Amino acid sequence: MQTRYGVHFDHFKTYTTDQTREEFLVTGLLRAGEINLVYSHYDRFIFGGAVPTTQPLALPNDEALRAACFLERRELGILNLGAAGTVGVDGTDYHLERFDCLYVGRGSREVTFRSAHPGTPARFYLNSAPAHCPYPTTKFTQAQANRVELGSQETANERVLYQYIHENGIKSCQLVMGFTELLPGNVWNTFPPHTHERRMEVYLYFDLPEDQLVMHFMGQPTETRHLAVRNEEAVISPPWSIHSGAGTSAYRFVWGMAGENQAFTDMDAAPLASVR
Ligand SMILES: O=C[C@H](O)[C@@H](O)CC(=O)C(=O)O
Ligand SMILES: [Zn+2]
Repeated sequence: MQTRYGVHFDHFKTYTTDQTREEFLVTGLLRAGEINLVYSHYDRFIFGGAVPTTQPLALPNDEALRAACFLERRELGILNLGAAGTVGVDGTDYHLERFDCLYVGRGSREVTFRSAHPGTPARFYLNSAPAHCPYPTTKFTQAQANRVELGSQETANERVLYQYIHENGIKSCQLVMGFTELLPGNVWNTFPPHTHERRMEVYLYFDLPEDQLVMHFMGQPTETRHLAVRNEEAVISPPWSIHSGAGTSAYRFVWGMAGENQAFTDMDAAPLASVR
């Protein structure tokens, strides 16, 4: 498990492209036959990928957690971005098709990942946050997710959000999780941009053609920087940062948050007149 520490916005102003990528960009999470995890010190959020092929993969109890098991003090959200697969939780199997989501509550001891067909594996994307109590392990299909339509074709930001783990969906302690899909011909996500001082957020861009990229914008609204992001790469957003991108094609991205509250609408829109 990699570790990423926090950065102050005054220090961030001095960052080069390489420093910005080293601290905030995460690559190689979804590799065939591997589980890869990153521990961010923003809200102690762990995110990663599990792509089982011929062998099942088990959620490791990383030494850095000093825990009896990974979920001793944590909760976990899993979104399947690939073909069908199964997540086993303490002996119970949950079958996850593409875009099914499983929430696993605190205290679950064994979590395993399997693909239905090793040649076309499941691609499980994982988000985890510290949890103060157990909520029931729960699966939602895409049809059960809350659908939110935002933006318009005229401003190239027409998109649909699917909210799975949130205040009015799957119950959790901290975790808020779902994904956003741009309609064909639209390229801008999360525009106009916002910050949420009470929560950090991680984006994982996916379904972006391999030869295309997303220019992801971060930083305080008056001091923006950008990252060139490829398919299945993630960006960590500190609570002081906007997190918005424009792609060279349409794409999807998973968003996951944790922090002081779970109120999706507790965000401060960056007034466009002030963005620099
Ligand atoms: O705090 C909320 C997150 O940034 C995303 O859900 C926003 C998003 O998917 C979008 O506007 O496209
Ligand atoms: Zn946000």
